[in-house]
Amino acid sequence: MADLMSNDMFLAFSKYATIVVLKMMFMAPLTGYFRITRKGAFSNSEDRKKMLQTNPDVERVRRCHQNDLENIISFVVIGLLYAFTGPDLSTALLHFQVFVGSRFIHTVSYLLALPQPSRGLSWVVGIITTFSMAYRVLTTALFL
Ligand SMILES: N[C@@H](CCC(=O)N[C@@H](CS)C(=O)NCC(=O)O)C(=O)O
Repeated sequence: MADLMSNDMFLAFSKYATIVVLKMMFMAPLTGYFRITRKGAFSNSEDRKKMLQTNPDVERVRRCHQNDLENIISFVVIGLLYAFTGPDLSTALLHFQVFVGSRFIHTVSYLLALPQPSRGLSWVVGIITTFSMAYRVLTTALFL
């Protein structure tokens, strides 16, 4: 494990995976903030009985968080396997940076309701990056 963490490839993966997972985790407190500030849009009766309601802003953050879960977990799993295939460091960095950048752009586009195709394109870029890493994992494994 200590050997892995002194390897540039795994350090690069750890850095970008941590950044994008922290971004995803930030969506939870942001949802809480929107619940409180948007006239108390709580989802459980034990939170505030008289304020059980849905709010479009809260639902938007929740959908954004859900989309992160759909895409970032796949990136972390496939990106880790990809790092084990021994890719060129600059190619790997390009994959990690493009994916993380695309998810930040997706979040900003979603939360600010920017006109499409900003959100759609950022999502597609992230998906293509993950598929590209998955392709390398599968082609490397085929030759075992
Ligand atoms: N679960 C997604 C699958 C497709 C997807 O992730 N689309 C991107 C680009 S349009 C998106 O931002 N969807 C909005 C969302 O997941 O709430 C959906 O229902 O839309």
